[in-house]
Amino acid sequence: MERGILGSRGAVQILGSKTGAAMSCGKTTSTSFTCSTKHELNLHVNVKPLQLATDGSSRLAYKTPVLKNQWNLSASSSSANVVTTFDDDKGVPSSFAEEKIGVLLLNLGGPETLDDVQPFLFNLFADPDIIRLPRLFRFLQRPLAKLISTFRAPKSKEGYASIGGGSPLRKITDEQANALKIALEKKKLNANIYVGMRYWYPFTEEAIDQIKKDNISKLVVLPLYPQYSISTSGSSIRVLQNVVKEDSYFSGLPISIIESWYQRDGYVKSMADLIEKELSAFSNPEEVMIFFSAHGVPLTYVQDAGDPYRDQMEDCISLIMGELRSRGILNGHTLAYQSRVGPVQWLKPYTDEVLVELGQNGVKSLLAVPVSFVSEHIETLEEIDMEYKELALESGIENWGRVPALGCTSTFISDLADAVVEALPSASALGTRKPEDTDSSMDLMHYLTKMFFGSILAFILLLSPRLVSAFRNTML
Ligand SMILES: C=CC1=C(C)c2cc3[nH]c(cc4nc(cc5[nH]c(cc1n2)c(C)c5CCC(=O)O)C(CCC(=O)O)=C4C)c(C)c3C=C
Ligand SMILES: [Fe+2]
Repeated sequence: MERGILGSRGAVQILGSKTGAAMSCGKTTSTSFTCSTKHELNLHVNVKPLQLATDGSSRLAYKTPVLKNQWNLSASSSSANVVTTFDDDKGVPSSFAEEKIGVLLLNLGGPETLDDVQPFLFNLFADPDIIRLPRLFRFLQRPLAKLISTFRAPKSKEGYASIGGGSPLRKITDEQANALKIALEKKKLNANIYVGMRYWYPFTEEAIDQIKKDNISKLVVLPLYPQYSISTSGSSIRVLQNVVKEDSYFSGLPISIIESWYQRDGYVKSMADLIEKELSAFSNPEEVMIFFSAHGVPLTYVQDAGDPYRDQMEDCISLIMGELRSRGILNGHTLAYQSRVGPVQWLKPYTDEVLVELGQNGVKSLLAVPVSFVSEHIETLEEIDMEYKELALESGIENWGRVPALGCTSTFISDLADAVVEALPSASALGTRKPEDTDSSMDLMHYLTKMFFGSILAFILLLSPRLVSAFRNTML
């Protein structure tokens, strides 16, 4: 699998959640990383202040050094005066009984048929958080997306064909939405659940329209990615931000955004349950290498753009391993990154290379654990179950297992419901943001320079046959 260029984006208004116990776990094999207490001490997640308020004030999101992994919001909000009382031991504030609560689940989306593959890829590569062009060349975003999606479509189609002709993401996300609604009802919270996909139906914009039609009075936004990345949760949240700054209903709507939730006890324990269960299917469970395979991002996201994804991923693995160790499960473990695209460097180590290395180093039993996503999708069903399994077996690994994605696991869904309930009291109006983009004030010289360099780039990219064939080779 492949990936493209990159981008950066300031993060948004955030609501964090519980903390996890810190732990350390030692080096287990040549490729294992040593877990540390980093998540306890080193909270350098990059969050830019979000300027949204019309009254001239700005609202800052920051992490407090006292409460680990807890995001706080400064500044006032339209909901700041809401008094919340707790009416039962489930912790659902009684003040929400009169509210019309909405929960917006954000996800990536996937093509439902093979004919959808190229337009889906176009939407993905047209996202400035996926292919981040310098401002000067931004007008090339869509032509470039057309080019890349056209070159990549045949390979992607093969992958989707091998998993039944389309992505299962919409069906699974709808099931998760239904399960979440029921779990919230059990916690005495009646909420409308909306699904908003970034690159395919039902699009985030459609969900946002429906939220407005339903006249929701408080909204919790829950990206279905445990860890935050500019390229996933960040990109979807940006769509929402763009609506908020243009629309008076949304700019006054109290909103809570749960930016990442990998550190929640319920998620960590649910993952540990799945791993424990799959380990017990091996004839010698204690010999099995637990192999966490996370979706990668280009290295520059983390190094230059401040994406907290890698830190959160390492933190997440150390929490899951800590939970397993507390249950007496002392297996070795490894983290590697899969699904890279294009010619740039991605987060390392790469899954395929580590699998070969482990096989050569004599590891005989391996349990693959997909860790960056909570549904089955092309990269679990095709890349891990087919490509990586074959590679592992060829490299000397004899016993292969794979942990299923969390899907609708009840402990997990119940924890997501808790996260929603906990997020509600912090919902606040985001207001309207001053436009960040200064394109409108661009003068004639700037415009001409842009066109000049843009035309040269377009010429090089589109007209040089040798470059086109080099490009095709890196995309396939
Ligand atoms: C945490 C999860 C994900 C990150 C981070 C991520 C970054 C990222 N992805 C691409 C390019 C592609 N992704 C594709 C599919 C895809 N990606 C994710 C998740 C993350 N992506 C999922 C769940 C899926 C599968 C959806 C499905 O239909 O099942 C694809 C299309 C498939 C393919 O052709 O490989 C591309 C392309 C980039 C460039 C990127 C970071 C910059
Ligand atoms: Fe992806």
